[in-house]
Amino acid sequence: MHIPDKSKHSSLVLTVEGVDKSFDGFKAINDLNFYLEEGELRTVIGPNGAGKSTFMDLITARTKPDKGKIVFHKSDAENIDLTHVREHKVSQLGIGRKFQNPTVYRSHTVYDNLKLSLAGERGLLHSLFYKESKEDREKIYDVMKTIRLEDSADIMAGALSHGQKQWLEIGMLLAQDPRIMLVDEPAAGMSDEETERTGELLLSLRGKHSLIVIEHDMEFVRQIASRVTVLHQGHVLKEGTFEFVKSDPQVIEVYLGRQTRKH
Ligand SMILES: Nc1ncnc2c1ncn2[C@@H]1O[C@H](COP(=O)(O)OP(=O)(O)OP(=O)(O)O)[C@@H](O)[C@H]1O
Repeated sequence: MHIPDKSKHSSLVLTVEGVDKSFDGFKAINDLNFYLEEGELRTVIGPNGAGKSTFMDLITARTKPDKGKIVFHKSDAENIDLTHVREHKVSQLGIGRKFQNPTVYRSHTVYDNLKLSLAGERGLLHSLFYKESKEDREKIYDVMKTIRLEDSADIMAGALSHGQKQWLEIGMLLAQDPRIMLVDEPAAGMSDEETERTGELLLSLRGKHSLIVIEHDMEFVRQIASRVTVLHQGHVLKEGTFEFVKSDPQVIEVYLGRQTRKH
């Protein structure tokens, strides 16, 4: 396998190069090139059907590409070709994904949800009954603080607001110390205040984690974005600062000009 020359991009954590993926002859991903720096928060936008979810599926090995490479730069010496790794192994490598709809355990407390995530592979039953160490407890409280649910440790997850459930699920990812976090439309269905808090949360994770956030809500993108990738027909149409992509005629033509409402 050809490994990208990291001396040119000394702090890359993920390289996606020349990736194609077709479904029944339809090219959902078409010669996709994408580079993520360590600690970066990248926002990915694009019209419906642009290939955003498929892109996430490819990184997490849920879907295998027809061609191209997807490399996780675990360390200078360890570059892992994710196209040859199984999905559950990808998450063990430290690449975590949060889907659009929260999937917390509704009849368990906030604390126990985080405890379950911390336990990871140990299995649900074992995880519920295992006695967490002092370090585990500190970790759980750290995460609760980060997601601003430290006062809700004993609340059943099912009783949380939609926004709080989303934060808890982000916390459940954090409990597993991911190097790369993939976050799918975190602000969907949130109030303006929750949306802003979510932005603050994601911004606070920059540096400690590398994040790819798919989002439609342009106000939210404005809040969190330093670098934005615009996907269109499975390919990177434009990439740059929020101001750059927002005023790009092609981006306006294929995406922004067609946006009539907040999704
Ligand atoms: N498993 C599949 N089988 C067939 N076609 C698929 C499959 N997954 C995705 N596609 C097609 O690939 C294209 C890209 O879909 P994808 O869901 O990745 O786009 P998206 O940018 O995430 O869209 P949205 O914003 O609507 O979620 C779409 O035309 C979709 O219908």
